[in-house]
Amino acid sequence: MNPPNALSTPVSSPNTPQILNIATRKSPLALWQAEHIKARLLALYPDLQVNLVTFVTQGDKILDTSLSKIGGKGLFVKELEQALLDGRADLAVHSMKDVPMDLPEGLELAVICEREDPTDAFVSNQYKKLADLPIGARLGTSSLRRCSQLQHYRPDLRIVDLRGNVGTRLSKLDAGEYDAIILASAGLLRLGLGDRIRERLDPTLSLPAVGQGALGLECRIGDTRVSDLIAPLADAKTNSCVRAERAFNHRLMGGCQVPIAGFATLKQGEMTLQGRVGSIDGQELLKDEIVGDPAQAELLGKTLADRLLAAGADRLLAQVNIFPDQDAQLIPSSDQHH
Ligand SMILES: NCc1[nH]cc(CCC(=O)O)c1CC(=O)O
Repeated sequence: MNPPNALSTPVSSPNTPQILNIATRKSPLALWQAEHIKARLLALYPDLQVNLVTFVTQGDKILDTSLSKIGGKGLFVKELEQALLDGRADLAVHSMKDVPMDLPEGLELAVICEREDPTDAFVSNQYKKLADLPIGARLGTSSLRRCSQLQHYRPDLRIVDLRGNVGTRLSKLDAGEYDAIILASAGLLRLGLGDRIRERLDPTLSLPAVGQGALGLECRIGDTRVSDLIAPLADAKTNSCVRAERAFNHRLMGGCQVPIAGFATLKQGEMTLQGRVGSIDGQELLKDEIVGDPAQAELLGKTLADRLLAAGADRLLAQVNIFPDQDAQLIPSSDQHH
């Protein structure tokens, strides 16, 4: 029964079930995403044995401090990447929004899946849309990108810090701590909470974060067993859009938490990449866009970033980064601002 190569590749033998260990965070959204990828893989390979290996990351533990202060987005993925590097897991499922621009040596984002709704969602128990918020209303978000754009649109709003996983954030809204909050539509939809979305914010008002709404699958470079298994889950269009967005972000900053938005779309074979860099108070908001060939996605991203840097983004980003302790300066609480 055994093929001639059974000894050199025992794991591929028809008699041994193939095992794939997926590293995931324990938050309900992360678990949903990992289960989703598991289900898609099982639909392709009914005999595959897929295990979820859960981790609590630094980012999950630290909820009361600004993430920018403690090292930014990498905190949600480091433990998962360590598990890939030392073989405790074969695959990590990420929200692309949370994946830093530079991956550790030896790992790659082999697959980017089809994007879910990329917009930001306005969520409130009292108000049907953002424009209905009264003067001075308390709006919850801890994203500098959302803060900058929303304050630009409505300088009167009081942006109040909001942390925790999606369920925690909704509970804080329901407890009356905020008049409204902003969350990613994708996370709410995945968790079956789409009915909490009052308004999907138009990208002209709140341009999404780089990678928002897309899932990325990370594995070891050269692990062709895993990259072959997951290859059918890739979405070429989302892949080129997210590559453009990440090249844009990479050229501007790297992976830290900064008021940068980047969003690419495809229409009739052409890519449009929109980018924004703002000041946290929203007083300044630089906007630009570039149209071109999706085959040149990374060049488009880099070119748009260079244009924004020339227009003053370098100065705005420097303001964000000069504080060694960003926390106090960067997460405006209601009292600091008004
Ligand atoms: N920063 C946390 C995070 N990372 C990814 C999502 C949502 C899902 C996605 O963008 O794919 C969220 C929650 C949110 O921003 O409301």
